[in-house]
Amino acid sequence: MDYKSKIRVIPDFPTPGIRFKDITTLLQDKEAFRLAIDDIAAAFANEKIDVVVGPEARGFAVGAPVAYKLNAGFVPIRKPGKLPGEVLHYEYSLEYGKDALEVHRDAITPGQKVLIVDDLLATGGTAQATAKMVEQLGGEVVGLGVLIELTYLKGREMFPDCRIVSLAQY
Ligand SMILES: O=P(O)(O)OC[C@H]1O[C@H](OP(=O)(O)OP(=O)(O)O)[C@H](O)[C@@H]1O
Ligand SMILES: Nc1ncnc2[nH]cnc12
Repeated sequence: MDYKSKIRVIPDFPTPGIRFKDITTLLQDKEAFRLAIDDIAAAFANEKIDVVVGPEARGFAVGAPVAYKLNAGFVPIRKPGKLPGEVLHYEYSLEYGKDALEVHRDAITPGQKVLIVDDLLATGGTAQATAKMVEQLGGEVVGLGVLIELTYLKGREMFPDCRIVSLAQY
């Protein structure tokens, strides 16, 4: 599958100079969506993943179906103030701006094998914050699966010991 042909690039969104990779065009295409989920899941099928962790909001659209395919649980990583239980809070940087993420403290059991799934790896700040939270809860991050990797932002360099699978590179 030529995934790049399914991803719409919108210049100057949300701020001037950003070339926004819009995955809605891939998600709405039933064949591309199914193949993308299957490809990410297949890359980690031998890892005995217990839990897929996905950051809000686009990480839900990719992470939850990958978890289903891997027969794993799904843990949402949310922006502050959204999760009702006791949370772990973590601040991080984006390609544009800053943000913070939270996860339920009881979402991961020590020793669980965790796969992080998101739509896009840019600076790696989101994925790194997610990995740090997983590790603080005792989980073992065994990989990172994304639809899109912005290679020029070198997010991959933040994960020297982690297998990263991306379906489309820019
Ligand atoms: O590698 P990074 O530089 O951290 O950037 C990648 C993150 O940025 C986007 O999320 P965003 O925070 O825009 O949230 P959204 O999914 O709710 O739109 C994207 O979905 C990734 O989670
Ligand atoms: N260029 C980009 N397009 C879409 N989502 C992003 N998140 C961070 N950078 C992005």
